[in-house]
Amino acid sequence: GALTTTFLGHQVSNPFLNAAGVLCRTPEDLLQLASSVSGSMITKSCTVEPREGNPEPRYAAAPYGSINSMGLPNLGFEFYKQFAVEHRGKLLFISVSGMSMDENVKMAKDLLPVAKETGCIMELNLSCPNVPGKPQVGYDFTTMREYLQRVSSVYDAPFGVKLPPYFDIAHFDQAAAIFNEIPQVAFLTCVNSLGNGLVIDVDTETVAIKPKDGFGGLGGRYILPTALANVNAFYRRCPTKLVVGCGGVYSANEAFQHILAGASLVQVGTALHEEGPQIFQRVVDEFALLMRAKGYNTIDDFKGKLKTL
Ligand SMILES: C=Cc1c(C(=O)O)[nH]c(=O)[nH]c1=O
Repeated sequence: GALTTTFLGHQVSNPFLNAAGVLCRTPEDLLQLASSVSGSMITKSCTVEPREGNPEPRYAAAPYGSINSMGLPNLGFEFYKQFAVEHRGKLLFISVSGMSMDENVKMAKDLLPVAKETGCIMELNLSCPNVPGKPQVGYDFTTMREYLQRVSSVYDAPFGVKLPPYFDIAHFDQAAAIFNEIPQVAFLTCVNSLGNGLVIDVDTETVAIKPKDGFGGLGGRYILPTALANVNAFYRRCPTKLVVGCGGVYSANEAFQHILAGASLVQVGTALHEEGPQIFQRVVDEFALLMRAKGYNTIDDFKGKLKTL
């Protein structure tokens, strides 16, 4: 169909998938994704040991999106690795978010044979904003370079990096320079939630979520322009890498913006959490109409073709 595209040699029926963390932690979640219309899917960021995560409420819908401080709840690396071994069908990404460099290296080393065997793809998450006491690696360029050098020295297959949003041109330049040094980094997923926002309820005069005094990562309509800027900044700076867009996608309209900005695949987070997996059928149908209305036959007809003035 018109939405068919390829990603690192894998053909997908459409460019849409879930954002890591949304509807992908449990076997039931993963079954819903696998049986949805999404072209591919990604698992909840995992750590070696299973984690309960932060106290609830730890996710809240907000006027223009969502706020979360989940705290990396997950069933543990072995569960997601086994899921990858048994999974058949759509392209599968495995999100890895260890609590230390050693933990990421261990998981990458263990995942490699499964990636080679099954074709699943690792997305290394360097941007979790919600583990108290753990600063985001994505905002520490020295540490990020070391993580990527260590992981790429044990993982000789293409992998991606899930990035926080950057807000300074110098930071786009510095981060891109690191990625361009590491050939195994095949794609960049821009962006993770905007870290440490605060949503306040005027009636109750209270924050929306329990962990971290209400501080959490923002998603949804709040973050679309920032997500688009990060997609385009790295699309321009890393011509040998692919970019996956994430942030503010509710319909074909925002997905089209991400692809114009340079995204090869488009992840859906907040809107998926709010609407459920049937969102993928809606967005696919809308996207086909949008492409037809504009006279495009394939994604490559307009990917990265954003015009400047
Ligand atoms: C992996 C932890 C993450 C979480 C979390 O589990 O709190 N929330 C996000 O918005 N992004 C993350 O990367």
